[in-house]
Amino acid sequence: MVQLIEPTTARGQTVITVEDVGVQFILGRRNMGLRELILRPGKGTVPTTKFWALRNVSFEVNAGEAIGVIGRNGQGKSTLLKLVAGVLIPDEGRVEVRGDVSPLIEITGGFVNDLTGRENIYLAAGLHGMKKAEIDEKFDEIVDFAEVRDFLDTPYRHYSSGMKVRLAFSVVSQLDGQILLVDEVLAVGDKRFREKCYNRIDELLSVGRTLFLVSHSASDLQRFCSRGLYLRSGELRADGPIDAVLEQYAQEG
Ligand SMILES: Nc1ncnc2c1ncn2[C@@H]1O[C@H](COP(=O)(O)OP(=O)(O)OP(=O)(O)O)[C@@H](O)[C@H]1O
Repeated sequence: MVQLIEPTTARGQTVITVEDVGVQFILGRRNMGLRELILRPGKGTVPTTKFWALRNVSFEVNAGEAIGVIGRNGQGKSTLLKLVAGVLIPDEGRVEVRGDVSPLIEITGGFVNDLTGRENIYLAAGLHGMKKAEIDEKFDEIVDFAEVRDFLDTPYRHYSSGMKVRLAFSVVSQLDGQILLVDEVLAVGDKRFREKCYNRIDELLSVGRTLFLVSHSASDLQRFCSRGLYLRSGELRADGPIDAVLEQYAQEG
């Protein structure tokens, strides 16, 4: 088994600062297709109704903390993880992240349908900053953990959704980032594989990695996280011990 690298940031040091952050989106933009854009009456005018997916959000995270992000659908959880991953820039406020981030936030993030599983491992790990020699060294472990050896030369587009998650988790969990982001994607995998991922997360936490976990499962959140962030309508409603935050969510959610 490849040795897990301990993060350079000591436990207890601040690794993430989120200060008065706001993210604004254009309403409905996500679902608007080309056809709709072309056929719209009053063409040329794109709707400009904006809304805040996150607003006035502030918190700090110390190295080694495991944080559960809680909230109903569409309340800003993924948006928050994208800010920490650096794939989204806030419209207001400041996000400061010290240390590399290993993001598992979208199953297919960094994976290309037309490439094989093997090629995708090199591509995705490379995009996350792993050198070729390092990928060569970790390749077998990535493949075995994901249990995709028989499909290494199959195009990624033919992978089942469970296989896609297995491969993505396997690659991301081999990265040396101080901060691990796991968005609901694990829910797609089967129970046995989920258990394997959970053991892996335990190992990463035990060497001092910092975890952000988005989940709708109270038991998963309680298993890993000591602290909860509860988002409602883009607002940080609660930040505290996971049990108290889950209780507040159960009452208000
Ligand atoms: N790129 C985008 N453009 C426009 N709106 C967006 C975009 N990304 C997210 N949104 C909207 O922002 C809001 C927050 O989305 P987000 O994905 O952060 O929610 P979530 O809490 O992760 O939800 P879920 O539990 O369903 O994954 C939603 O209303 C969503 O539709």
